[in-house]
Amino acid sequence: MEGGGGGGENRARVEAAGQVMVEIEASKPAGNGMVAGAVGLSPLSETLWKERGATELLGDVSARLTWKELTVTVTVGGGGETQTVLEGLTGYAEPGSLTALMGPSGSGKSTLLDALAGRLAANAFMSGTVLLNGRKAKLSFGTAAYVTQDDNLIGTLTVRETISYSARLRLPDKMPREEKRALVEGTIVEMGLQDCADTVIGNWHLRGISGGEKRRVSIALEILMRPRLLFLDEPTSGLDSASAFFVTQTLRALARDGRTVIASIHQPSSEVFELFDRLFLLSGGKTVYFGQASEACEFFAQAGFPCPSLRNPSDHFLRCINSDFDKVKATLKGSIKTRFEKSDDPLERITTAEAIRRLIEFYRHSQYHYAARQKVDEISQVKGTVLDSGGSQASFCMQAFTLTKRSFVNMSRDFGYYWLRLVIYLVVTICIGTIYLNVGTGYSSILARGACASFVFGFVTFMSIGGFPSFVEDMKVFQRERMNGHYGVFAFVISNTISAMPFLILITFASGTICYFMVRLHPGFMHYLFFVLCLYASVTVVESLMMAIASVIPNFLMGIIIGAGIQGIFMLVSGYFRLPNDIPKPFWRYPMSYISFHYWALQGQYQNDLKGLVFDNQTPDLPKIPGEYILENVFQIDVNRSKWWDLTVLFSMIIIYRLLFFVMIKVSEDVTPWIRGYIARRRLQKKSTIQYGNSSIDLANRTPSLRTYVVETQSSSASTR
Ligand SMILES: Nc1ncnc2c1ncn2[C@@H]1O[C@H](COP(=O)(O)OP(=O)(O)OP(=O)(O)O)[C@@H](O)[C@H]1O
Repeated sequence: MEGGGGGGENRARVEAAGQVMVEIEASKPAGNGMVAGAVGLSPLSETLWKERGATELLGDVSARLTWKELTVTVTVGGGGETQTVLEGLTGYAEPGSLTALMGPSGSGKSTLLDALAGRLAANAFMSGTVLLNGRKAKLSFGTAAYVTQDDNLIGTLTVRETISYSARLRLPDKMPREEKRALVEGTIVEMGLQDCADTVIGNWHLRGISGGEKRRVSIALEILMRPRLLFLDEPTSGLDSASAFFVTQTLRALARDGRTVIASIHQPSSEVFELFDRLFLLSGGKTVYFGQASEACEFFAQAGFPCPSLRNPSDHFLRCINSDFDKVKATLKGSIKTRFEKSDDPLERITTAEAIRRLIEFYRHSQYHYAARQKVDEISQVKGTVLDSGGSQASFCMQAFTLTKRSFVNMSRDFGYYWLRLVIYLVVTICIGTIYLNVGTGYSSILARGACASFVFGFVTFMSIGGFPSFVEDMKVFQRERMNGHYGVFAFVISNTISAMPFLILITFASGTICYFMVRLHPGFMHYLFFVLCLYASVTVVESLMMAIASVIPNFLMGIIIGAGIQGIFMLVSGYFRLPNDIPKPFWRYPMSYISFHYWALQGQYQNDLKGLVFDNQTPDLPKIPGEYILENVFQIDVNRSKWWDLTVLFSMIIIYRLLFFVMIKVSEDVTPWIRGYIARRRLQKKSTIQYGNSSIDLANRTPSLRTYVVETQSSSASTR
């Protein structure tokens, strides 16, 4: 089963991809226990993790990550033009170390993290090798944790609830509640969130915690499980300098406990900078420096750009490698020429573009580059432990139960999720009730009943589309959690279905009852029950359809347009706007009208309402018309088919759409990356074939270096951006 055995699931996934899984050596965390607890981690959670033994939950394994000649190319625009975002990067990250990625805005920090974590965008192609413990590995779905730039959190939950639910979703079922609670409280203290622990995160209608606090909640969610390999994209953005220092200190303490931590960072203070072990400096996607953070100043001095004594080293590095403002600098230079001429700062005598060129060139021929390459070769030759998902340790039942509860709490607190829809449904059905009030059995009521049913099952169910923005928010949270291996897809689909059920029953039974009794549809309890059940099934089908759309189209405007379009087509072939026998046979009648849930809902409701009633004729002297006659001759409905059969089809559609939802998520997780990998390989093959006069030379078959130029595929379609 999904989720519970998160590890097994992931292992199976990698094995299926044809990767060799031989455990050669269990590498020991280099810095295990070195300075743990000395800085950062709160004594509470640190003690707990020590008592329980972090290895009991994660296994005695460490993560050595290497990347060699890593190049990322993206396609831009529709014309197939490409842009190289990262160019031949080589580096490594070892257990016990905190590596900082620095560089100007747009230098490729996030892309490097995405590439290492296997989460590149759909239009990005990666070449080069990324090895974890000397092996190719899939780092998404829990093998590595990744705190992305966006804080996708559930707005209606408090900070404490958010972290508690996350703990229950991932910690083993057998771990006592008090220990789970202590771990949650410890993590809250570590991230300095104790003052806002009971404040809601906030959403469009709820003012919640600040942006910096949200950032810290996102980090708390990932450090909760003490991941072996942790990526963080700008963890200190939006934080004040003191918070930035303490957060970085916590990350360093985590690293010192044998974990591997890589974080991109903007503008660290000198105190924060001192906490980094290794520094990867990027400019325009190229390596400016990779080595010990403490040796970076010396590197810049050797390259001819010494850091002035009173300047923060990181500020100096970034000033040297940010060429975005060269034009502004040139203009200033013209206006205050004398000052520049007198200055002994080399940056004021040359352009930054020139400084970057010199630095990159200097690095390429320096001992730092040589040492890095040597170390990468050394580390990547050691085949260490195969790391499977360190995501969830909870059972499938625990995951499904916790997700259902969390989703239910969210739905009940979010006014826009169901409450607003309930109000609109009640208002609209009261309008229907007053317009068709006590419709009766007169001659004109025949068409009125048809129109009423068609409006209820067409437009009223259509209004369920209003929940789409909430689904999109749910999907964003799901994608973040799923990529970090918090739970399985099946647990999510089940919980989402169950948690929505009470609200949908409330909405459809309340509005259905108003409509049924005001219009005075066919009397009798079973007729009433059929009507509300039919409404419930139709609304649930729309919800399931919209959820399936949300799983592939994360933009709510596009999703609503597509959902509305699909429903519009379904309505057209429902048998009301065009009678069933008149619908053009190929395609529209078969299969489209049978795929349309409106068709089954209307067929069932027409029978439910008209069968057994007798209607007045056009004039009183003509005989009365039985409902069966109208069904067959006016609405063209097969009266021999039971209305309960129509209802069964509707309920089956709910299951089909939910399965579709599940399949779509799985396809985007497993099949799409494979297809993209195949396309990337093809492109690289094409690129490596050189046209020479009339003949072509296949470099991939001739040149050993190109033959070993392994094309890695980005492992996930779910972009974090
Ligand atoms: N999928 C993509 N499609 C098109 N362009 C992309 C893609 N990914 C990255 N880029 C481009 O690559 C460059 C580097 O982007 P990236 O987000 O990695 O920079 P960054 O260093 O993280 O920037 P910041 O610090 O501002 O977040 C940018 O110019 C960006 O527009």
